[in-house]
Amino acid sequence: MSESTITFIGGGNMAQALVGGLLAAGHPGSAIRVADPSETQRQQVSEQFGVATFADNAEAVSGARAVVLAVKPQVMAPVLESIREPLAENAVVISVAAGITLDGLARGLGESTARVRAMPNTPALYRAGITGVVASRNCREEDRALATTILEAAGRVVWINEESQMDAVTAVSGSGPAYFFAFTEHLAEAGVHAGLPPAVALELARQTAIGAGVMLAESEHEPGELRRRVTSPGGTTEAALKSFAGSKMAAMIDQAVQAALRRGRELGGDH
Ligand SMILES: NC(=O)C1=CN([C@@H]2O[C@H](COP(=O)(O)OP(=O)(O)OC[C@H]3O[C@@H](n4cnc5c(N)ncnc54)[C@H](OP(=O)(O)O)[C@@H]3O)[C@@H](O)[C@H]2O)C=CC1
Ligand SMILES: O=C(O)[C@@H]1CCC=N1
Repeated sequence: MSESTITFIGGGNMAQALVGGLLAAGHPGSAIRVADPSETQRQQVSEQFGVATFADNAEAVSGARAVVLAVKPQVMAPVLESIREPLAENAVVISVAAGITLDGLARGLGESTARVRAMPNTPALYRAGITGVVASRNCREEDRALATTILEAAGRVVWINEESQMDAVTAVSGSGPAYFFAFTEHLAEAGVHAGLPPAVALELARQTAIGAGVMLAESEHEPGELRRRVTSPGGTTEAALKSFAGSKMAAMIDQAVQAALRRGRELGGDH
């Protein structure tokens, strides 16, 4: 991987997932910087990853080839203001903030800045993430290649042609890990209700989620076929799946994704 300096603005969950992925992929820690206003956060990042940390965004972006904006959408406006002047002319700015559009970034940074809007997810920490990406028209091939390289350190990258689809990407894969974690929590709770000790129920639920994930990754079959192979006619799985259908599970998931989609649009519209 190239040794271009990469600066992260915001040193929270997402930045740490991406920094962890970059280091695991062999990007030198000496070429990674993290800016965060919280001293506690800076200390944690520096201890965990051994990268340089900064209290001042302007100082952190100076000379950086790529700047990753990993702050909440709500603080994006002042963050853009803080980096506009010191940003290097050849810098590509990559935002991972939900709902912040390429136009929104241009309003804060100027139209001439190369901009990438990306939506990763937290499995990035284990290089098992997936990131949807779209770029401004003025992004050069080498900017796109650099963004791909940075984001591939966190897992797979899917380039999206229509920016309007990014809120859907956010609702499916950006937020998606939380849906599977919530399902695992509820399965463990149901195991306790069914008579298991809590620790056993959690271990069964967690390892089942992991095993199902490995099958999704490794098997040549679609999820529907994998489901059918567990479901013996007239058996226990069929009874559970019928109960899911009776509770309108598909509609429930669709509504949840629509709620995330709407919230993504609201967050983008706020800025
Ligand atoms: N978490 C996830 O799964 C995903 C998150 N995202 C997006 O990533 C972005 C970051 O989310 P996440 O990492 O979870 O959030 P976190 O709150 O964990 O991290 C954001 C960090 O930015 C810091 N910060 C606040 N203001 C500034 C500032 N002016 N300059 C520099 N840093 C600042 C915050 O400090 P303090 O806490 O002191 O305010 C915090 O440490 C969001 O926009 C979210 O939409 C995208 C995909 C997945
Ligand atoms: O919940 C959020 O808004 C962010 C975006 C996707 C995952 N976390």
